Amino acid sequence: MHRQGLLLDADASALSALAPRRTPLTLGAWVDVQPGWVTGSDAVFDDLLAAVDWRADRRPMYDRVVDVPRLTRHYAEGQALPHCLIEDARVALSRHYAAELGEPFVTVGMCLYRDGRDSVAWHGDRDGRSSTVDTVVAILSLGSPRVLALRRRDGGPTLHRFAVGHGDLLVMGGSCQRTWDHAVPKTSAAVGPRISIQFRVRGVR
Ligand SMILES: O=C(O)CCC(=O)C(=O)O
Ligand SMILES: [Fe+2]
Repeated sequence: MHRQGLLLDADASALSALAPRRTPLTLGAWVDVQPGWVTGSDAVFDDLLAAVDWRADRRPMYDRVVDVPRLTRHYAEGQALPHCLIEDARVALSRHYAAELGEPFVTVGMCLYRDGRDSVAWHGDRDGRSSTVDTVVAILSLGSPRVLALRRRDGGPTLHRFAVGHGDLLVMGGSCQRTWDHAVPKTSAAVGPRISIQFRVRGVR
């Protein structure tokens, strides 16, 4: 039976043309945002939720060991990624930022925020070279939107809040990891789960 493309595509996921809009921050940092970069992203969300071997980490805090308030999975350079759209996104991002970044995105980190109690505290991605040189960290968000907040590390007044989910792209660049911190705050609002997919260059975590 002949089926129309429109029907076939109705629940297919796809990357749209990459054309993010840049917001300059202070101190040479910037944020690029492209809402709905991935269309039909909820299907990818469902696939990842089911297929990824999500890990519940614990870490020492003062004299105790506490649960990390989110599930995670990290893919090192060259490791097979759990969805072809993530590999396509990695390639598209590497091409788009090639001139500015000078190297490709090679690692993929993923976080699953199960509900509003899951979060990530204020931090910069400063493990490795990013503690001393500019880098770019690209984040693809799937599922329910959560706020990704940014504030100056030196205590300056500026605070930016971006609600990201359902295929939105947010990219932090320039000095952002060194001069700014980011967080996904806990929320008492009734929110569904969100998956964050972070693309980084070699030697940045
Ligand atoms: O949930 C997010 O998009 C942020 C995750 C994050 O900051 C990190 O894994 O370093
Ligand atoms: Fe981070």
